[in-house]
Order: sequence, then C-alpha cells, then structure tokens
Amino acid sequence: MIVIKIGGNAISQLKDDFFHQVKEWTKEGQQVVILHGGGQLISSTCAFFDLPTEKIDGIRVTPPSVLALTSHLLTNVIQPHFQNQLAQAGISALAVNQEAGPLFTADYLDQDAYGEVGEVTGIDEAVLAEVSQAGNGQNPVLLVNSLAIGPNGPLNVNADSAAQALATMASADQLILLTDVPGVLVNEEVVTALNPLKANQLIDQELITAGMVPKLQAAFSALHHGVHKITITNHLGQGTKLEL
Ligand SMILES: Nc1ncnc2c1ncn2[C@@H]1O[C@H](COP(=O)(O)OP(=O)(O)O)[C@@H](O)[C@H]1O
Ligand SMILES: CC(=O)N[C@@H](CCC(=O)OP(=O)(O)O)C(=O)O
Repeated sequence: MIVIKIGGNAISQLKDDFFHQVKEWTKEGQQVVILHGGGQLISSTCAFFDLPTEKIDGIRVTPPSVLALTSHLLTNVIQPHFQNQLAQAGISALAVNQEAGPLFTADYLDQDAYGEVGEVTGIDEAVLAEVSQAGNGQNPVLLVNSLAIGPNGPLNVNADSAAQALATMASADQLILLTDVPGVLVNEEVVTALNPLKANQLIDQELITAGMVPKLQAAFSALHHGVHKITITNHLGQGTKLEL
C-alpha cells in the first residue's frame, strides 16, 4: 500500500505527472490511499467568519464552531472537488469521510488545550478492504479526509498525523507527504536525506518551523513503526527522504 498525504495547498498545485504516476501504480496493482488536508482553506474561511484561527505547534485549536466548519469544508467542499479532479484525470476514487463511514476512530488529544481535536486510536479495516478490492477496477483509489469519530462525535485530526496513523496501522510500504515546498529546506536547498538527530538540530536552530515540525514528527513516527519509505516533497520521485 502507498499512502499519499496531500496538504490543502498542494491539491491546487498538482501536475499531470502526479495523476499519471497514481494511474501507473494502480495498474501495477498497488493499493493507493490518498489522504487530503485543507488547512489553508479552513483558516481563511474561519477568518472570513471571524472564528478563531489559532494553531499550537501546527495543530488547530478547534472549538465546536470551528469543528463544524472544518468538517463541512473537508467533507463537502475539498473532498468532492479533489474527487472530481481525479475523475477528470481518469482515476476513479472512492471517497471516505465521517458521513459516508469513517475510517478513523480517535480520542481527545488534549481537550483543554485544543478542544475538539483527536489523535487516531484505530482504523476501520472494512473500509480499507474496499481498496484491497482494487482488482475489480471500480475504485482503485481510496480518498480519505482526516476527520475521526471520537467518544462524543467527530473530532478534527491533523492530516499529517492521520496519514502517519493510517500508514502505520495499515502497514503501508510507502508514505508520501505532498506539500507546497520541494522538501525540507535549509538555505533554500532541499535536504535530500534527513535523520531524527539532524531534524532536531534544525528545529532547535529554528531552521525548521511551523507546519514542517509536526509533519516531521509524524513522518519519523511512521518510520519508527516500520513504514520503510517516507518522502516529503511537492513532486513525486523527488524531495527529502527520511532515514533513521
Ligand atoms: N525548513 C523548512 N523547509 C520547508 N518548509 C518549511 C521549513 N520550515 C517551515 N516550513 C513551512 O512548512 C510548510 C509546510 O507545512 P504545512 O504548511 O503544514 O503544509 P501542508 O499544508 O502541506 O501540510 C511550508 O510551506 C513552509 O512554510
Ligand atoms: C487538528 C488539525 O490541525 N486539523 C487540520 C486538518 C486539516 C489539515 O491538516 O490540513 P493540511 O494538511 O492542509 O494542513 C486543520 O484543521 O487544519
């Protein structure tokens, strides 16, 4: 299985070669699961409606009003838009979200600090099995968002950590974190290979900041849990490769 996490900004920057590569992988019989974010649209829509836009260490502080908007945007706006983009490229994707049948279960991350934010505790194997039936050619790709079902209803989960949980729990071979930069950058150059020691040094030096910090934490966690091949990039086949 290949898990591709696509950040909200990256969705609008995808080029033909991305769709071509996904098609090739499905033809080869690979299970492809695409997990999308949408952080930037969520932030700008919250700002428009005068709702909070605070993030702590890249994680959105999510009161119930923000959860409702986040859930609507991820499920009813971003996911169908992306599904349509895939369809236009000839890729039929089965959309999975908390209304259609959630993939993720979660517990509160820290309700006092973050509100309605979850950390993934499990995945629904039956939902994943749908993509295993890719052989029938109906829905070769699974398109998921990061929302989860918690103890009292839906919870907002950071898409990088949801991708990490999915790749780890489904024992994926590969995790690709597609973002809006060509990789981890230092002095505007892509760091082609990065281990946890070097990453922590760069974080301490504040050369890696903002959303890249939780992205790396998620990526190294997946690597520690046996997902062998992990890349951060804006272009399949390039970028920063993580190593232990
Ligand atoms: N050293 C770094 N290299 C690359 N990006 C970095 C670095 N430090 C901070 N960033 C920021 O991290 C962002 C990617 O993280 P994020 O905004 O969470 O992306 P996504 O929405 O794709 O998950 C980049 O756009 C950049 O602004
Ligand atoms: C809890 C939390 O941070 N949830 C994220 C979910 C979407 C996301 O992570 O999207 P990107 O990958 O585009 O950043 C949020 O509300 O922005």
